Amino acid sequence: MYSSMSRLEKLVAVEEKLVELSKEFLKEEKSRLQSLESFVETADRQLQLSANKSMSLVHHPVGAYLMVKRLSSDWLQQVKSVYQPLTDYVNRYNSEYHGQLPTAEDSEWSAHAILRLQEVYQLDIRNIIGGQMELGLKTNDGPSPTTVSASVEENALQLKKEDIFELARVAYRNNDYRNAVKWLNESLQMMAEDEETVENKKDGEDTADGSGALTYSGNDKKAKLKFSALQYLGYSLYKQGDLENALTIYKKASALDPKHDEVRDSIKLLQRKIRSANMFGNVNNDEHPRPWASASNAKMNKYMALCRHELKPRPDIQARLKCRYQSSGNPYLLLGPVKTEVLSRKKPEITLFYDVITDEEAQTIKNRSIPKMFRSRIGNSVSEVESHIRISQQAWLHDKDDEVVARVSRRIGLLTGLNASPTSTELLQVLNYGLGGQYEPHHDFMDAEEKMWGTILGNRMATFLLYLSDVTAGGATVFPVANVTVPVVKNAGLLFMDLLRSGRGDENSLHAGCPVVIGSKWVANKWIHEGGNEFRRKCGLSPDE
Ligand SMILES: O=C(O)CCC(=O)C(=O)O
Ligand SMILES: [Fe+2]
Repeated sequence: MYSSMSRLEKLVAVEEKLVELSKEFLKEEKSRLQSLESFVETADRQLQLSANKSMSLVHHPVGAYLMVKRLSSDWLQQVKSVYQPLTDYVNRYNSEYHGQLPTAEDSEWSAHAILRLQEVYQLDIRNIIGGQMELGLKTNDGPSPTTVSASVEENALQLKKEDIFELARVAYRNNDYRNAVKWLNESLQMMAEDEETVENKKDGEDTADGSGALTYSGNDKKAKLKFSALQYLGYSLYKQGDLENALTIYKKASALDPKHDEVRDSIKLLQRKIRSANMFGNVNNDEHPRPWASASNAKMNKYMALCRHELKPRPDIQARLKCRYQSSGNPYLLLGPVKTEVLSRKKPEITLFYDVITDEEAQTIKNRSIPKMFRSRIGNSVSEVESHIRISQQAWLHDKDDEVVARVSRRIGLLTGLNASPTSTELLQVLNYGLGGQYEPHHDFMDAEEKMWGTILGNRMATFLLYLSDVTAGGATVFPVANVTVPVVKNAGLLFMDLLRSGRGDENSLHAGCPVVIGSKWVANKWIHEGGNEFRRKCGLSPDE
């Protein structure tokens, strides 16, 4: 068969091709294995954090974000065709527990949580990137700031530049240009630092093996990323009304790709606008609404400042505040008076009762709720929506669900001096806040036309909010009109009046649950209604009383 040399010579080319293809395959396979290896190492290292009793991976927003992102997309990409048992496992998991693995939407919600935490607590973006959520929270009792920090093992929870760009893109996609600008700037800054490192490496070492140098395709990808970042930034600045800076950024983008029509058009448009629009004056970032917030900027600013413990009640209100052991003339409470702190005496009356439940009772209530939890929605029953305003899961517990629930209801009756029996109250509403979970400023009372209460008569008159957990940072309950910040104190109960004595809703009862920075916040609401309490809290004679 191979009697002729010329046929044998052809075979050399065949084998050469096989070697060439195999080399390519090996190179690709090696780099794929390397990427899987570093991916697995990172995940493994982060999972170790959960073994540490003091903080679980998912109680840290960056940790939770990274894990949700990995499970919603990265793992699926990594395991594709790499190793059959992994693919089988993921497929089986997805079909057997359908809906349990996070989705792309979950990943986007987690990104929002990080953006919101940064904004509300004015966290240093570089600290977030490093996984260090330092909070310089001022306490209520002095000027010295106490720093709450949740530092984790060095470098364990770092955000990579792709993550930063993704966060910026989430903000951008949701018209949150204020945050988009911040995160895009950070993203570009990191890209620049990266370029510098590569430049230095190039200068210093022989990169013939390709280890230090960028491959052409790598370079190309980076240039594209930088171009998109500049484009997004230019547009975000433009939407914020910062025309001059938008123009500078678009010019930088144009330098990278001079033929890009859209960018060239944007430059022309901006130049025209700048010529004719000096009337815009200075840009005030604070005039732009926050698309994630329901309330006006002024209200949101107040809410956020209270979450940061930056505001105090008016001095005249503060002077009248008291701490005492309360027995309310009640024989049960005389035996064991409850440590009570009055946080506001009037409009609304706000009182914090310490140690009103035990750790075991709190645990029982949580355990009973877990199987009943569903995502909290807001609005009326016809058009309820999931929203950024209230990010939590909730369950309703009946007094009959557990002796503990009934016992706690009775205790609330004793502490408040109000009728807290099932005919005068709603079921116990248990809430567990999710990543960055919050409840924006709202009233608990309902407008007359808003809701019918079934057999419970009258409006919500008082809220008794039980804290079933501690949190490491964030999550305070705040009252933006009364200027009160109540930190989460496990086993304490917060009582405030929702209605004036006249029966009108008290606008000053406006309150909110601040975003949780680190930890898992559990609370339970007991709403006490007017019906059955006519003689316990008497009507006032004037509508404003
Ligand atoms: O979680 C909080 O601190 C407040 C909760 C609240 O206001 C509510 O559920 O109505
Ligand atoms: Fe509320």
